[in-house]
Amino acid sequence: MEEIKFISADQVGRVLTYALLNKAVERGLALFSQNKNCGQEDGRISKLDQPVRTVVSVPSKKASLVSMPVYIEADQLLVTKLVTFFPKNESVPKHNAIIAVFNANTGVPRAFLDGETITIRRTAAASVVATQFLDGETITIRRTAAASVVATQHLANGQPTVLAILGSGVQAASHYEAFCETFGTLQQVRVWNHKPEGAKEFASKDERRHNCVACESVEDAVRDADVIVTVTSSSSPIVMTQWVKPGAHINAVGACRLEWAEIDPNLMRSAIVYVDSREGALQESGDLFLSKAEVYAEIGDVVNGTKTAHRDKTTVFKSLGMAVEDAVAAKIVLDGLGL
Ligand SMILES: NC(=O)c1ccc[n+]([C@@H]2O[C@H](COP(=O)([O-])OP(=O)(O)OC[C@H]3O[C@@H](n4cnc5c(N)ncnc54)[C@H](O)[C@@H]3O)[C@@H](O)[C@H]2O)c1
Ligand SMILES: O=C(O)[C@@H]1CCCCN1
Repeated sequence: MEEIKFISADQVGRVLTYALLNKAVERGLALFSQNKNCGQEDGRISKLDQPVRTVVSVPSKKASLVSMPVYIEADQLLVTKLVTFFPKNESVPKHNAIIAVFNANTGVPRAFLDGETITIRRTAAASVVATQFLDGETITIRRTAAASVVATQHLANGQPTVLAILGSGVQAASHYEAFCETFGTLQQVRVWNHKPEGAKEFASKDERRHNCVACESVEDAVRDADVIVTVTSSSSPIVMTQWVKPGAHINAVGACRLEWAEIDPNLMRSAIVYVDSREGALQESGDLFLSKAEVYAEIGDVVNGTKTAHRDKTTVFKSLGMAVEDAVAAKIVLDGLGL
């Protein structure tokens, strides 16, 4: 029996760099859209199988358990993530995730990528688990920022100098890090939070955030910004059309439920809207459902060159997260650790 290896969030963090992740997520998004458009109805064997994820509700907590499987033939990856979203959690994270990686030839479990909360508890269960543990939360946190980076690389109008981040939680921090690392042209990052102390704390967290300014209103944060990232738990729109510079690019990352929205419906209807998965977005995005805005393309179609990047127009990338992003991130970790 193989020796049990426990791999901490720290180890995942060291191996899963944005330099590797941005490229891998870009390729994953492209493979996803390419595979769909090359016609499984012609009798061809599917090269990438990612069904729309299932969402199980826990109504008493307004919470959900999301199941996200994927098979990627090109990488011999057979992976599933299970992620919970408990928006009312205070003392433990709102998102918790585990990722299981199976051998794509035999179906035998290869690795089990563990979230932080479970890392604490797994010690007791170690004797019965003969797989490896990695950190699933760090993967969710970073691959989401990498997907926004990729969308921005393809849709922003020139090299961005001003970035606005709305929200000051976990995704705000990963987006700050990923964008500053990727876009050397950034001069200012404006942060807004619905509780002003959250934005102030974020901006002054350490000296590396010297380019970061806390803003008192969303309008102050987004005015003249080249790129906007919305990473809040808001259920109603926070970004209004008249505040946004024409030609700006917006990564709309929160609002993962049909009854939730972060973006003014008028803005959704007037912008060119890109998504990660068309089917997934139509099933889960309140920003799309409530505004009745049209989806122009998947971001993978833009990477593949089959749809236009309308860089001169105001664009929205509605991100909901996909299993293919988790799988390619898991591969970086397994390869990086020599597993
Ligand atoms: N698209 C994806 O792949 C993906 C992946 C992970 C998380 N998410 C989503 O991103 C969002 C942020 O996630 P996180 O992990 O950073 O959560 P978090 O709890 O760490 O941060 C949430 C932020 O929203 C703020 N907030 C809370 N209520 C608000 C309100 N009513 N109005 C405005 N702001 C409010 C909080 O102060 C905090 O700054 C969530 O909606 C989450 O579901 C998306
Ligand atoms: O893609 C994800 O991992 C998360 C799951 C919870 C809802 C938002 N997206």
